[in-house]
Formats: sequence, C-alpha cells, structure tokens
Amino acid sequence: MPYSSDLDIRVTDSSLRDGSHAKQHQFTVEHVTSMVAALDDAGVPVIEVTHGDGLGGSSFNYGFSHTPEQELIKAAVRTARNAKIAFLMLPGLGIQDDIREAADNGASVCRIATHCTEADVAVQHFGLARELGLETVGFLMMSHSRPPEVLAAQARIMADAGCQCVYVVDSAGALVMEQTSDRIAALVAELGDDAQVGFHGHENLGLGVANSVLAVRAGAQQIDGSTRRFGAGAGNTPVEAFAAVAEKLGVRTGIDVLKIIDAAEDVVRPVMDGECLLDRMSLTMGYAGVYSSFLKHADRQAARYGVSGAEILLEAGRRQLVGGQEDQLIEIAAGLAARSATATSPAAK
Ligand SMILES: C[C@H](O)CC(=O)C(=O)O
Ligand SMILES: [Mn+2]
Repeated sequence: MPYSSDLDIRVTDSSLRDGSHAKQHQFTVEHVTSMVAALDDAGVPVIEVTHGDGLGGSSFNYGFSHTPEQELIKAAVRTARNAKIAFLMLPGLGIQDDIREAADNGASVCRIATHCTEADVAVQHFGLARELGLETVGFLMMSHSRPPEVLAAQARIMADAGCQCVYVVDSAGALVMEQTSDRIAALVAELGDDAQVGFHGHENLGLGVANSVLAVRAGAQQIDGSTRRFGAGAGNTPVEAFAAVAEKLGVRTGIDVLKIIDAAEDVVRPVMDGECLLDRMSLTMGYAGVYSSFLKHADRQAARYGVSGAEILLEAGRRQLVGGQEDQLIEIAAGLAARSATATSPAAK
C-alpha cells in the first residue's frame, strides 16, 4: 500500500541524529540550520534531530553534546518549511518530560527505540506521545539478532501501545538481503492495518540501499537514511543514492534527486569530520554483528590501551553487547592489553 496519495514510501533523514555519533555529538545550531534548509529544499519529508543516543543521551557514558538537543530541535523547527522534525528517545535515557519539551519545541514525530526484545519498556512513552498528538515510530534495535517471529511479537507490543510505524532497525548493518525482507514481511503480516512497518539500515556490509529496496518490496512504507551516509559505523543508507534508485524503480519518495545530490556534497559533507567509511572497523561491525554506535568508543579505547580496535569489536560481537553496554568496551580493551603484556613479559618466555 502506498504511504499516501503522492508518496509510495516516506523517507526520514537521520543525518542530524545518527550522524551525531560520527560527529561525537558536536552538532551546533549552525550545522542544524544549514542541513535542515538543504534537506527540506530537496523535499526530504522528515528530518530527525537529536543526540545520537536520543533525548537525554548527552552523558559521560555516551558522550556529551556540544549544544543542548532541545536547542537543536528548536533550530530545526524554525528552519524547516515543509519537513516534519522528528526526535529519538530511548526509555531510561530520556524521560517523559523530555518528550513533552520536544513537543513544546515543535517536533512532531516521536521515535522510541528499544533493544529488539524489550519493546515493553516503551509502552508508556508511546501512550504519552499519542496523548500529546505526536506521530509515533518504534525502533526495534539490533534486529539482526532475533528471528522474524520474535521481532513480529515485539512489534505487536509497540503497535498495541500506540506506535504507528514499527521499524526493523539494522543497528549493526549485519542484515543480508532476504534477512531484511523476511523480517519486514513478518512485521507486515503481524501488524496488518494496525501500524506501518519501516526499515533503518547501516552500510557496514555495503547493503544499505539494496536492503532498503528489499524492505520496500516486502511492504515497508517508511525508510531511513542519512545524506552522505552521515551516521554511525559506515553510516546509514545514503538518502541521495536511495532516492535515485527509488526513482529508477518507479517508487515515489518526493525527493528531488539532483537537489539531494548537491546537498550531500555542498552542505552535508562540510559539516562532517570525515567520510563515514566502509573500512576495517565498520566492516568488522557488520561481519560480527556489533552496534554501529560503538565505533568511536572502540576507536578511543583501542588508542588508550594500545590494542586492536577490530579485536575489541570482535569480542563485543562474541558477547552480543547491546546499546548501553559501551563501558564493556573499556573492559575488553583492558583485557586485551593485559593479555598482550603477559604474552610479551620475560616470565612468559
Ligand atoms: C540509538 C541508536 O543509535 C539508534 C540507531 O540508530 C540504531 O540502532 O541503528
Ligand atoms: Mn542507526
């Protein structure tokens, strides 16, 4: 079913939220203003703006924001002429008052993220968001780690709580082709007309666009991406490439392909500290199934303890760490350093 009479699917651009991980949460009002103006002008219908870990994410564990996120939300709302402004929140990190404040500041789409087996922690937040008249989206994070039927049951919990679109979130960029479409199809079958289904991809195996196309073919009506792949790990499905591919497939996104290509190059790239690369670290995340937002944390601990960042990530994958367990990366790095010191000490020879 098309998203609306003029759109087959609706795209949400996450550069100003998922890209916050890549920018180490240093977005300023000027970054938000220039990017929202360009994305809005290119016809992107929804733009997400928040700390990478959502409302309340600015902290020692996740990294402090340069600018309070409610200020960034206000700047986005002031700038957008047509796009809706969305925000993300993870129950427990953000609190209900944060949702109220974001709504007061003019944001209109509330996206609530939980680990893909923990949908029940979001029930009261969906209820509040609907009471406030916000549109609601649910994120089932690390969706590669559970089979389609488990995700469908979790999606049902979100939909019953008032969520209007449940996303399969490939936080690790680990899903491969039919692994995406099978999950989307299971949610579509479970939710029927009760809620839409969405897909949020990461590029760690280079499959963001392909997986998103398969998600659409399996019935997804909302797709996330980030312009210039500005997101955690190797970044998200590039909005400009997805919009071009969608147009070639006859799927209406409402995005002007040439304008978004220019925005990616001329406006978004200058805000980025560097390109979001498909390199050893991000590829290891996709291969080992590691949460993309661990990238900068693993980089920091690798440098601090003089150990391999890829080995930190491989161990994080073995332990099946989830968002919120960033501190375990420190323990893993310290353990690797201690083992290497023991192996090279004279007593060990
Ligand atoms: C809080 C995470 O960064 C949400 C997300 O974008 C993902 O899991 O992927
Ligand atoms: Mn993400």
